[in-house]
Amino acid sequence: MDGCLIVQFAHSMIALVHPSSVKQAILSSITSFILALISTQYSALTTVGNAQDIVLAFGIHLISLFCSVFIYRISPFHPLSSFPGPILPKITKFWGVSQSWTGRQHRTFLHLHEIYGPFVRTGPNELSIAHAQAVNDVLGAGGLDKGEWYSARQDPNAPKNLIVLTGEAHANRRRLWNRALSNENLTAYQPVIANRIDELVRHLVQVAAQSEIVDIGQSIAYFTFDFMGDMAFGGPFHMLSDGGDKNDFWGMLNRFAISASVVSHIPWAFPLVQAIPSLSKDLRRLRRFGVESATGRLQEGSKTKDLWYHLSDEAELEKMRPLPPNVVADGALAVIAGADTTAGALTALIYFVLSDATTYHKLRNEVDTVYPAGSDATDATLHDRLVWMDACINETLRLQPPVPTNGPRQVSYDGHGVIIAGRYVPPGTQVYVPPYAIHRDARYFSPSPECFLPSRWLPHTPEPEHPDGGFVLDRSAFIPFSYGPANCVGRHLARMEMKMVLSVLVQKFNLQFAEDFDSKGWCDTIKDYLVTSRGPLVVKLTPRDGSL
Ligand code: HEM
Repeated sequence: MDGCLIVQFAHSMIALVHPSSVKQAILSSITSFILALISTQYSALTTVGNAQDIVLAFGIHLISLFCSVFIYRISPFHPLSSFPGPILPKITKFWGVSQSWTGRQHRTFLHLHEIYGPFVRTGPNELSIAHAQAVNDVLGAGGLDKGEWYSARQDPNAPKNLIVLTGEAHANRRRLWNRALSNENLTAYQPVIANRIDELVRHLVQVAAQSEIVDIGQSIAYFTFDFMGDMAFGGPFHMLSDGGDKNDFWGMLNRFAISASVVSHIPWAFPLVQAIPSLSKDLRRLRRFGVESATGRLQEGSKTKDLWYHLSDEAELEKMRPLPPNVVADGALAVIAGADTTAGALTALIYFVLSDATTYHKLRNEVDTVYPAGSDATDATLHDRLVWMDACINETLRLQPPVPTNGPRQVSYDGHGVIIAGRYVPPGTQVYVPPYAIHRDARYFSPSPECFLPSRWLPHTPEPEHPDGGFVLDRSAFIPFSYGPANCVGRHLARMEMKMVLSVLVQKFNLQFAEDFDSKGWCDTIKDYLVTSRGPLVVKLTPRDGSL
């Protein structure tokens, strides 16, 4: 027994020099423990009375192993020891798990940056860097690649979609997406959006006819999902026409978003998550849903040049057409990446506009000028004239970015590390550049970075005392759509969609918060599961005179 303990304790001490991975340490310790038992304790194993000692020895071994790893992580020998941060995240990734599980990661990161400054150690091998220079250093061309955090989200039984690809494979697939969502092709999607907006208006009129009270956030989510169904699979998910998420599609995606956020921190837990029956059922249903939608789309053929048309390269512009399973994966990604993000942005936009009477009236005047009653408010050719709306959209994306923390990039294990925003970051480090925290930094948006001031996006005289609001001091710190070669390929579509929807809503309806709606507390209902989830946004909706 004593010999065994000494062997195990010595092994644990060796773990002190292990850089990071508890999983590898445990695996290697189990192996060495078995070897130690075989070599030194073989005879003891044959005696039943020693079983307790063996378990005890292994228990002590594990405890000493964990302690040694934890001590190492907070010791000055750890490569990230010079970066400040609270002690718990330095010790264990389970801190990150708890942040993601509760959806408060974006707010916690902001809080930590307010305390510790632009560099915060948010995990044993993880940094969050809220610095404009980091945007280019990390996300720009020549920056860092996506790493373990992204591979952990990838279902091993499914082909990879664009968001998890890196390097040349990403660049090749991204060419198809760029073509699909180029300004030239966006024009082709306007009638599809307009049709779906007609349905949204009918849905709102129907719901409002019953009580005048509507959860506008929910209706907008039905709209964005139906529209992305049109785009990706040639038909809607019928959420608007059904008046609900009858197939539980949105529900499934929400549950998947939470478990994926958690698993991204601890990739080794993916098999465990898959073993949870309800989650694995969701995953299977999502996969089946993608395949069925795609099969339907393939059988019907192309009626319009939608997203699928471009992603499957029906025009045969590439040397090799993409394989159908890859197109299915990208079609599903379009829905995941394009629906809830746009819904989150539009819902927050309506919230901010209704929160301030002056903002709302300015917007209404602008819409009434550009789209007088009876005119077609879905005409995107007039979008350049919606200057105030554009400023409101930017300010919304700044204060409540639909992807508030985004996924981290990873410094390659090969090589000597990199310099980010003037500081050396060692190999293997996961690096966040969190939009929510950067967007609220007074070095870049000042004064009052926490206030909704659309006028900061308008050209005005550079006087800090400007009565109308603040300034954008560094535009490169504005990253709601990320930055660089893997930035949001759908950003122009999203902006166009938002302007079309808001123009129609403002032209046709009077909007105000419902009487008993807690408008002050609404922002606190926003949770960060990579993409935000939001509580109900309950508004009173009445048709404007002669508008319908
Ligand atoms: C307001 C709405 C939107 C916001 C705020 C948004 C934000 C983002 C962000 C932050 C990323 C980077 C994610 C990462 O680094 O992991 C991203 C990527 C992406 N987005 Fe969007 N997005 C929006 C709408 C859309 C729409 C409408 C589409 C259309 C299909 C779309 C498709 C994509 C795709 C395919 C990627 C992956 C790009 C790549 O890896 O190369 N997004 N989006």
